Amino acid sequence: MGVKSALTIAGTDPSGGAGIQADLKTFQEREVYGMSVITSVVAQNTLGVEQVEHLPISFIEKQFDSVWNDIKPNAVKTGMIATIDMMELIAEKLKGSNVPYIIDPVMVAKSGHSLMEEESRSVIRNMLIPLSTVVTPNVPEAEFLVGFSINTQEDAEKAAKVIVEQLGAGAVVVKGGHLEGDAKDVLYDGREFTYFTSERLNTHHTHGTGCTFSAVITAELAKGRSVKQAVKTGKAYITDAIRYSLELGNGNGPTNQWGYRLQGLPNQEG
Ligand SMILES: Nc1ncnc2c1ncn2[C@@H]1O[C@H](COP(=O)(O)OP(=O)(O)OP(=O)(O)O)[C@@H](O)[C@H]1O
Ligand SMILES: Cc1ncc(CO)c(N)n1
Repeated sequence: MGVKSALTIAGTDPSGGAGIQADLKTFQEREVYGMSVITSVVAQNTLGVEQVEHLPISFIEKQFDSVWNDIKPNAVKTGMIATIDMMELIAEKLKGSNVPYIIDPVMVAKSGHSLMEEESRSVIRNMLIPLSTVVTPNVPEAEFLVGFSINTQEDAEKAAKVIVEQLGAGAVVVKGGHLEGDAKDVLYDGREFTYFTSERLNTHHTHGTGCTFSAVITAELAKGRSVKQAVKTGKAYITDAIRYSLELGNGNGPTNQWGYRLQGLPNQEG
């Protein structure tokens, strides 16, 4: 069968906990060959974002073509894509390809800094979401996509239905990290709801949780797992990554990419 590969198209985190760096570490842990296209270079760490520099669109395209025309990935994910131009480019490149496509619709960093221009938000909804296999919004991102507020589990389910049935996503996981109580994620695939629940871990070391979670899903889809199995593995992996989070940095520390090994999550299940 040979090795499977995955491509992340996203911004960077030089402190290693989020963005491209988190994605590549996650792909490696999930035994998938990782590749990357950088959209923006971000000066950030566990305390927040200092500065963002977008790469020229023609250069993002060059990076993409370099990878795609040589090693076509078995799955592709997008994280931070800040501008309309970047979104249009990605839509053009991915349209018509049957490679599984995971969108983490990153809008604002945990520290509150915007990672997506306001005007681009409707473009991700209209141009990219219809191309997706899975979208993984947190509650504020899902609220933006559907245009109503989400306070309860019923609201999250209603939003999930809108994202699949009206916006055209293949499937959606509305993440419960921002709601009260247990951390309950809702998967809707157009047919049924599946719930993935963990206890809420009492920690502020959650830098990069969303990136890591969606990167696991990407790696699992690259290996041919079903969406449900991929999300199940993503949830198990991120829970242990938060549970055993690393005491690094002076702010919201990174998660532990080796955490799941302590629980023995099998690497080649299913
Ligand atoms: N305190 C917590 N305890 C347990 N699980 C959590 C906690 N916070 C988040 N999670 C889980 O982590 C995953 C990522 O969710 P989260 O809502 O943190 O993403 P996000 O806000 O997109 O992250 P990011 O800051 O990277 O953008 C989900 O599966 C969520 O349920
Ligand atoms: C580059 C990048 N992508 C995503 C996030 C979301 O946490 C971040 N902080 N930085």
